[in-house]
This record gives sequence, structure tokens and C-alpha cells, in this order.
Amino acid sequence: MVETKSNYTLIDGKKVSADIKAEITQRVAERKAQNKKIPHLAIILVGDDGASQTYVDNKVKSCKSVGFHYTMMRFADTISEEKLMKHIDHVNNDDDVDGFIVQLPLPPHISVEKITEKIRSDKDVDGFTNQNFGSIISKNPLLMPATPFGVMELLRRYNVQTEGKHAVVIGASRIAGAPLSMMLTEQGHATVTICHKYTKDLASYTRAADILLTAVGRPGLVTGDMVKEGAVVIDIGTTRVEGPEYPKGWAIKGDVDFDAVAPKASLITPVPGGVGPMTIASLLLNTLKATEFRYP
Ligand SMILES: NC(=O)C1=CN([C@@H]2O[C@H](COP(=O)(O)OP(=O)(O)OC[C@H]3O[C@@H](n4cnc5c(N)ncnc54)[C@H](OP(=O)(O)O)[C@@H]3O)[C@@H](O)[C@H]2O)C=CC1
Ligand SMILES: Nc1nc(=O)c2c([nH]1)NC[C@@H]1CN(c3ccc(C(=O)N[C@@H](CCC(=O)O)C(=O)O)cc3)C=[N+]21
Ligand SMILES: [Mg+2]
Repeated sequence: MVETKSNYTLIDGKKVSADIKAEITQRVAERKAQNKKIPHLAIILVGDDGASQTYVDNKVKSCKSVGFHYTMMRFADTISEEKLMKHIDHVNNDDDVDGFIVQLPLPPHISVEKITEKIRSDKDVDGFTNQNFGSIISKNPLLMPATPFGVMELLRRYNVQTEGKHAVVIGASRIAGAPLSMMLTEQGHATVTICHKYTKDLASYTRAADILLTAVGRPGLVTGDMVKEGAVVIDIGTTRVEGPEYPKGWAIKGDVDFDAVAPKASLITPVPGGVGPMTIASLLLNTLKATEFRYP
């Protein structure tokens, strides 16, 4: 009789993120000692979406903990696209700001594409602009897309071999799935399949994955029967689910049915405590990098 083993390793993004933040704190202290400019991150938040507020609070807390300067800019969700563009122009030209992000989602009357392209690429610490997206396949990259960079760093620190492996990515957005697929190909030398809303028979692809990565925002999308025995599973999804059973009235859920999938996985990220904290670490790393470019 074949016994099913359920020995998986939990990928501790919180721990890796804390390690990276400690390295950044050290580098900021060194810059300070040398009278060099301290990194300054600006965050633009439009509207009062609860989840966005939580992520932005985490980013501010992290800036404080590593010794960065930061500026928080909040606007009502009624702000016009034109006015927001003017604010971005201002931050683009503010010499004291080394990097900035415009928190997504934006209200429907504002074009994410237009806003993104307004951001100066050398201050784009999310790594969203076309130039930084293209940077993935460049020998001289500028700023890497933060979430995919965080995922690659987790794979590297947990010695996950990607070369020649079949990686299946669910989701193809500018912020996560699309750049992640490109990085797995370019830096990871993996064979990559990208799945999205129009993919037929999703399970037929996911079952063939040595490494399965998902960035959709739909809790429970990946069930136990969709995962190959021994696969590495990376869950980027973060959805706020409300319910009276949760102490805060809500909880953060990934795309993966963790209890069903973990026993089949060799390594797996939890949500929370997996990819989320790594995105913040990457954002801080990019801000430090942007500062070093400008003031070496
Ligand atoms: N942990 C972190 O740091 C981060 C987490 N996230 C989280 O990741 C999730 C995705 O975010 P984001 O990329 O911005 O979202 P988007 O809505 O921009 O993209 C979702 C992607 O999933 C695809 N998709 C939708 N439904 C399905 C389905 N049923 N089967 C397969 N693919 C599907 C879409 O396909 P199509 O292209 O065809 O529309 C699209 O490519 C969210 O939960 C978000 O909160 C995002 C960024 C960072
Ligand atoms: N311009 C922009 N850049 C982004 O990078 C961006 C964005 N907009 N809009 C929304 C998504 C989502 N996202 C997350 C970041 C951190 C956590 C994170 O820290 N999560 C913690 C817990 C969060 C909590 O405390 O509730 C964890 O997973 O352990 C989650 C999600 C970044 N995004
Ligand atoms: Mg799309």
C-alpha cells in the first residue's frame, strides 16, 4: 500500500522579510554615518478602502522601522484624474522624494494606465512602468516589479530549483502575474505556462506544475485535486473576507485552499505571512536602490 506523506515546509515570508529589513536598516545607518541622503518614500492613497488602508499602514510602519523618511499623501476618491496627474508631476520633480507609489485600486474614473505612465521610472519603486517591466529582460535592470521580485527572493532563499522546471502562473496582471512569468523565465530559466480568466480547464495545467503560483484574488480557487504531489505552491492572492467567525470581523485569504493543498505540497506559502511581507521588503529595497542611483 502506498502511504501519502504530508511533510511540507512552510515558506516563512515574514521571517525572510524581517531579515531583509534588518539588512536595509544596517545600510541606512551606514548612509547616515557617511552623511548621505536618507531614502524617502512617498505614498499616494486615493479613497478610503479598508484593505488599501491596512497595506499602506504596513508600508508606513516598515519605513519607520528601517529609518526611511516617508510622506503619506491622501486624496478623496472624488479627485479628478487631471488633479492626481498634477500631484504625481509634483512628486516626480520633488528632489527630496527618492521613490513613490500610487496605491491601487484607483476609483473607476481614473485610468491606471495613464497614472502609471506618468510616474518617473527611476522613482517607480513598485516597478510598474513599461520601462521597469521591460527591465526584467535587460542586462542593466532599473527597478524590478516588487511583488515578483519578492517571490523570486523567497524561491532563492528556500533553495527552490527553477531551472528546467515547469512553472504555472495563474493570473496575468501588470502588478503580479505578467512580470512574475517573465522573471521565472528570464532569471529562473523555468518553462512557464500563464493561465488567466479565459483559460479552459485550469486544472489540466495546474496538475502539471512543478511550481504553482497564483495571483487572482479568489479564495478557494486552487483545490487539493488541482495540485501535483510534491509541488511548490506560492499564493500571492490576498482577499479580505468578512464574517462573524473572525475576531476582527474579517480575515485575509489567499487563492489556495491551504488545508487541502498543503499535505500534497513540498513547500508552500501561507496567507498571511507569505508573499505579502515580501512585497513590502521589495518596496523598501527598491527605494534604497533608487536613492543609491541618485546619490551614490
Ligand atoms: N501579496 C501581495 O503582495 C500582493 C497581492 N496581490 C493580490 O493578488 C491578487 C491579484 O491581484 P491583481 O493581480 O492586482 O488583480 P487583477 O484583478 O489585476 O488580476 C487578476 C488576474 O487573474 C485572472 N483571473 C481572474 N479570474 C480568474 C479565474 N477564475 N481563473 C484564472 N485566472 C483568473 C485575470 O485574468 P484576465 O487577465 O484575463 O482578466 C487577471 O489576469 C489579489 O488578491 C491581490 O490582492 C496583488 C499584488 C501584491
Ligand atoms: N501600487 C500598489 N502596489 C502594491 O504593491 C499593491 C497595490 N498597489 N495595491 C494592493 C496590492 C496588495 N498588496 C499587498 C501588500 C502587502 C500585503 C501584506 O503585507 N500582507 C500581510 C498581512 C496584511 C495585513 O496585515 O492584513 C501578509 O500577507 O502577511 C498584502 C498585499 C500590495 N499591492
Ligand atoms: Mg489582464
